[in-house]
Amino acid sequence: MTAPLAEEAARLLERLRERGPRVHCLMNTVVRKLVADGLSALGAVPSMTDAPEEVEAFVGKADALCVNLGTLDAARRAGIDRAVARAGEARKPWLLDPAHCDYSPARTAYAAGLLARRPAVLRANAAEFALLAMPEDVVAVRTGETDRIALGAKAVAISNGHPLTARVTGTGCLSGALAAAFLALDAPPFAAAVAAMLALGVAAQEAATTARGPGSFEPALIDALFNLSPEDIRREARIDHDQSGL
Ligand SMILES: Nc1ncnc2c1ncn2[C@@H]1O[C@H](COP(=O)(O)OP(=O)(O)O)[C@@H](O)[C@H]1O
Ligand SMILES: Cc1ncsc1CCOP(=O)(O)O
Ligand SMILES: [Mg+2]
Repeated sequence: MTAPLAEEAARLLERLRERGPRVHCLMNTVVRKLVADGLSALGAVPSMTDAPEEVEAFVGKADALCVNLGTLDAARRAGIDRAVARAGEARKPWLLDPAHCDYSPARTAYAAGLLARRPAVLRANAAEFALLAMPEDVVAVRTGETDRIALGAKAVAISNGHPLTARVTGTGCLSGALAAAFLALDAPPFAAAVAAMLALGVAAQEAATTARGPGSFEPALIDALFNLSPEDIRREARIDHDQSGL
């Protein structure tokens, strides 16, 4: 039965709205605004500084960390390394999005090294996911037309969403950041990932009812995240056990 998972997601959305968790994002430079707006619209509080000399203080103030590799340079790598270390010391959950690790062997290797430091969740698209060996104890989220979430033998497939989501740059990054927002509630990582994919998928369906293309879909998606209710998740969730494996 998957109905309990949808119910858990609906309750996590209620809790997120009550608590307004802080999420520190080491986000690529392309999509910061969309990701910050999406987190705020849902009810979380984003911060995005990645300067190595400041990042530990920001992680210390946050309830969870989202590490996205979409744009990297030496300073950003130094910031990521310090942020992940601080999250480990402070026992704050963190999520890894190995964005574009399929474009460069150096980035693939860096992503594998970060995965060995055990984020609670890895969120990747299919091409990125195919290059990484998943540790058994890390929740795997592979997005696409169907979002698949797995932890060891436990796996579900979520078929909410709308194809326009894939035509707006940054929605994958946003899906990871939303999962970090649910992780920030101290939710079990599998439940946090399910809640995030349902929230974004159901919001995308609503946004698509008024959008005329990707340009108007983007603000409609932010509005839909703001207006999303726990009841919307209970009613719309399309979630199945996944036998196919990731
Ligand atoms: N064909 C599709 N139909 C519906 N939703 C999709 C489709 N492709 C991707 N998505 C959604 O778009 C978002 C980004 O996913 P994806 O394209 O896999 O990541 P990325 O942007 O990192 O490449 C996710 O929320 C995913 O569910
Ligand atoms: C286009 C681009 N280039 C480097 S990071 C980035 C954004 C990727 O965002 P997403 O994978 O969420 O579409
Ligand atoms: Mg991506």
